Amino acid sequence: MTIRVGTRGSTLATTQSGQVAERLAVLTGREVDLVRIRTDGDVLTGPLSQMGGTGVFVTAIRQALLDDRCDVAVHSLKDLPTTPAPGLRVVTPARVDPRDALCARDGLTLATLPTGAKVGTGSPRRAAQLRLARPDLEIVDIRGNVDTRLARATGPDADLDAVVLAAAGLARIGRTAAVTDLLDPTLLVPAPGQGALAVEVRDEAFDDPGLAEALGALDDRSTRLAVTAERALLRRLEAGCSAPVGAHATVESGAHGDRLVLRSVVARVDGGASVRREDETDPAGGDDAATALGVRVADGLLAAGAADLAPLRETGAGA
Ligand SMILES: NCc1[nH]cc(CCC(=O)O)c1CC(=O)O
Repeated sequence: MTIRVGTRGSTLATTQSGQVAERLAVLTGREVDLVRIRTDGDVLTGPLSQMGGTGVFVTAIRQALLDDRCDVAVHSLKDLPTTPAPGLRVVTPARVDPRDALCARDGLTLATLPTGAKVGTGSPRRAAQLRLARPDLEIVDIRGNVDTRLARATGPDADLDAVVLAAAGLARIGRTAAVTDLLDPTLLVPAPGQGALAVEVRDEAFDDPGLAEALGALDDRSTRLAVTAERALLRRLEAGCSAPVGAHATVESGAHGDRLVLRSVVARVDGGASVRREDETDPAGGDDAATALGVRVADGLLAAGAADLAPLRETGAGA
């Protein structure tokens, strides 16, 4: 039976949905179709911070899954609300580069941007951490799709010195050449889930042996543990994806075996203050240990006053 993969219309969405569709076609030997789903997020304009909630890009696609208009949905994991959707399950393919990328004119880097340089981002998390690293920069609120934002710094009508975008999004649409500095993830801590995809299906997908096997092959254990910890942290903070919260987990191997390490930051958007916490667990503990790690690190942030630094619950689509 044909597998229908639902996707938004943007270049980024169709590219990443197409990649998952191709893998599912190979893994199942079945025909796979892309189905275009329209969402509010593509239609709205205005500052990102005024857009309606974390799930603005996701709700319409989830509804299409539940209505049986598609069988598989592909999201950027960082855009997926941390509240589980009843009746749906998420599979996490191997994450690509989770870092934020500076795309500047003339090959400039975060260290070499001139004093007072204008840097565009629509993300409170990036704005706060850029100001922490470089208080002299002028941070400009921008939005639009990846190409529109890149043009602000690199196009013929550029009005900014640089923009910051997710390396993963640039790679997926073939624009890696625009990157002039991949930002150290301990300096600019990525958004929870950044660089990872969420492949979402109805629970019943696992009753179909061929599809269940393919979904199992698509799922990457280290990615799942990492994003589980990052998202548990976000959920514990009751923070939306537009909150100035960075969380990045990695599975690191050492002489004493593997460690799941979670690093996090909550920063005041003006860059005037921040709190950082990090902790680790044994990845052999699986999803439950990863969740407990996220909760523990979030509690450490809250104990250090994170909720006083930033409006964690603020709604809006962010990065
Ligand atoms: N904020 C929007 C968004 N959601 C997912 C990505 C692509 C990167 C990813 O999948 O993590 C982007 C673009 C960006 O943040 O630059």
